[in-house]
Amino acid sequence: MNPGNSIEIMKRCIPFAKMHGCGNDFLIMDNRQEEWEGKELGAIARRLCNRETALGADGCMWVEKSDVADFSMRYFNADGSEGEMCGNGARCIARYAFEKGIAPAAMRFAAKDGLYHSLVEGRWVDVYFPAMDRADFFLNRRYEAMDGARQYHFAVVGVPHTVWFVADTEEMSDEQVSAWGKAIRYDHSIFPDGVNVNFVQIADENKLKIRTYERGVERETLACGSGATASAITSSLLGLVASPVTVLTRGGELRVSFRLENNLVRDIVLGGPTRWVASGYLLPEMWM
Ligand SMILES: N[C@H](CCC[C@H](N)C(=O)O)C(=O)O
Repeated sequence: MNPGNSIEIMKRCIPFAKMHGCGNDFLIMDNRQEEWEGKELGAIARRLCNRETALGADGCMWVEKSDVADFSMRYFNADGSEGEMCGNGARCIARYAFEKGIAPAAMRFAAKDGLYHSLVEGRWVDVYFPAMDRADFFLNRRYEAMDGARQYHFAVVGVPHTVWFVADTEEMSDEQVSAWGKAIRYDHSIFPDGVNVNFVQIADENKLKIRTYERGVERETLACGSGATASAITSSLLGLVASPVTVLTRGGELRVSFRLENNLVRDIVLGGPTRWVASGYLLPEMWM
């Protein structure tokens, strides 16, 4: 291909959108026509997410056809690993699907781990998680660290999460979040699949402050939606907060609501703002 021939190049370009939810940012591509069929999506995500040599993002998502929902969402972390679900990613892809005419404002989409609902109201997007059992939350676990024992809580809310209460999230240095996050995330004796690490401060009875080290991005991100959800429900099961819970992330405010009913955690909703940053075209050399 002659690089000077822009028409030839344009024919082979693929559109993308860049969006973020509270600073957790994503590249979104449409694969309903299967243009991406046969391509190594993990390797492509890894390349595109590089903030120095490509567009940069915490993850990449592809909208795919679904027989059971308005569309299906495939999510890949910045390191190329495929995640079952991503809360902020889901909020962004729902708005993308609505604005592109792929789904109505009240929609249903399939993630790797099951069906989700979403409601788009302008920039604000809610994602409805499937009900969970109280027993899905493993509370008050003991972790033997080199400098003594610590308590943590574990739950799979879309993806695996641990919750660690701290007195003040702002007092933690970036190095601490990263070093503790990494040590826990890679402790395969306890978390064979790896885990996301949420450091959580109870701000008041309806408010948490949170910092998250994300598996697959392998650093602290500005916000993690499923982490905020896991942390809010965990805090409520421990009697520390009540729904609705405002979760202050480094990149903005998320809202988590749910209902505790007998053994169930129902009507789990993660809401927050989204931003459409850019739309454009990927050049073929980004995936060839
Ligand atoms: N940022 C995401 C979580 C991505 C999942 C990923 N870190 C994994 O564990 O595979 C969220 O808003 O829920």
